[in-house]
Amino acid sequence: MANIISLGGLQVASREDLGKALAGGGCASSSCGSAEGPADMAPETWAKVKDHPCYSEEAHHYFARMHVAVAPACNIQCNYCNRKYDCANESRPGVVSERLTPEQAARKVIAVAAEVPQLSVLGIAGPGDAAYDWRKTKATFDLVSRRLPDIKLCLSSNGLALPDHVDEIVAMNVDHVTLTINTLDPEVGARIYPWVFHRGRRHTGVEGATILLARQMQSLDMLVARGVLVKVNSVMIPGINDAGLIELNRVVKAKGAFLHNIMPLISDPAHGTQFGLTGQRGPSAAELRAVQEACSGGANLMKHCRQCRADAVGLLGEDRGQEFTLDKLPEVVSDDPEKRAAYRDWVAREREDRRAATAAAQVAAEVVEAPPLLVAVCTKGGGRINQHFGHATEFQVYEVDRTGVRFVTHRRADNYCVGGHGDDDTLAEVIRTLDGVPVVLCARIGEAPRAKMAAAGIEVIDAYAQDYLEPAISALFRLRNAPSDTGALSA
Ligand SMILES: C[S@@+](CC[C@H](N)C(=O)[O-])C[C@H]1O[C@@H](n2cnc3c(N)ncnc32)[C@H](O)[C@@H]1O
Ligand code: SF4
Ligand code: SF4
Repeated sequence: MANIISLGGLQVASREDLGKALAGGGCASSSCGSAEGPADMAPETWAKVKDHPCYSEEAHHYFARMHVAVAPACNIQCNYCNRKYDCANESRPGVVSERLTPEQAARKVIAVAAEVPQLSVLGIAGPGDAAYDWRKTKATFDLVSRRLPDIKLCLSSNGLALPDHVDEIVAMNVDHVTLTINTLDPEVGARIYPWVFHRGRRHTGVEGATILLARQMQSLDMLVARGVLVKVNSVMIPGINDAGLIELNRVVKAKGAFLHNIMPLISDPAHGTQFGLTGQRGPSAAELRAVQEACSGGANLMKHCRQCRADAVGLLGEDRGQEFTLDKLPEVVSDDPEKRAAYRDWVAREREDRRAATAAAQVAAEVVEAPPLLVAVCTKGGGRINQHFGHATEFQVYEVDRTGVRFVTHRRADNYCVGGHGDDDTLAEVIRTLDGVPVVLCARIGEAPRAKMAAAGIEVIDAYAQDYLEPAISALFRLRNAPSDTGALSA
């Protein structure tokens, strides 16, 4: 009997077909082998990050994470955080629809793993602090690692309680930890943290911020010394901590942080946070980019963070959390590791193929003398241009020049097609979102929206449908700048 792999509503006959069905394309090369990491990364580090969607930009095209909201308690107050606010439609940190016990969380992870073969990481990012609410974090990890040993475990903390748990973290094979560090200056810290609770006492102002900073540095040192990959999150708060972020980047790199994720403050009076109520604004995209550029040469920057909810499920940028609420889970859950193994085999081959195509396109683009070009792409994963313009809820923006194709950022927009009918207001929003980006690559677009986008100065091209992102962007750059450019599109 044929080994049928079933995936949600989809049934496929082989591992190869599974990969194609998931990513909307296939591996063209028959000579694919296992993909090696980037030239500047040690093989053991690559082995840790290659399937982690947050630690590798490349991996985020293929792999999904899920957060389980088991850790509601927190030992500090940040002026930007209000965990009581709950909205199923809103995607931002600290927000959850339902809090789970460790047992419920484990049931949910097994159910998701059986349905979503892209799943590679389970993270605990609150809604409070995973290291402070340690008993629940540990119980969840113990249950999940027993049933799903191939799923990586990951946690997120403000660092205050973390030094007390480093031995257990290492013993549980947690090799990715995120520490939020917003400033190296306790005076600045006092403007972000009204209080911190440590060793049974509440500390306020500069005293509290000093204790927090010392514990954050201790956490970073201890984790790095034990070989755990550390990502440092910093929330950029204009006028408060922005001036210190470049120095913070330099220091965390010197201490061995693997990645630095400078994220924009999300602040809205409706969220009920202190900063929301005082009118503290978040940075503009240009302000964030300027700080990120000023940090080049320091710790590697994460630019593809989606600032997920504490119960997010799926590829970054999609949230399938509502498909897996407790009331929708079966009483008895069972895993299907074969699906994940099949998917990972396919990804290894697909990556190899994509890299070869990218390298070939790059050689051809090297001779093009032209200013950098920004290109937005519509993708639903797999590193390909495989999404209809009207279905895109976000655009991934790349910059291309003769030195290569680089991911710059993502820009969110409500999808244009609502129930099959284009919506002019949403199209106007998409045009605003794509400000400064002259070209969009997508799998398809209707003539009417294409004309409206063109009238706004944005060319939308579907000639590269299903192609890999980087070779397509590179080919476009070459074509637009070729002296004999006839306007015809071809790779
Ligand atoms: C909800 S926290 C949970 C983990 C842990 N308590 C911490 O703070 O690192 C996850 C991340 O979201 C960030 N965050 C929370 N509220 C935010 C906001 N309003 N704007 C931007 N980032 C925010 C935190 O700084 C942290 O990096
Ligand atoms: S440490 Fe994390 S959970 Fe606690 S208040 Fe700050 S952002 Fe919220
Ligand atoms: S919030 Fe950022 S780092 Fe955390 S899971 Fe989402 S994308 Fe990854």
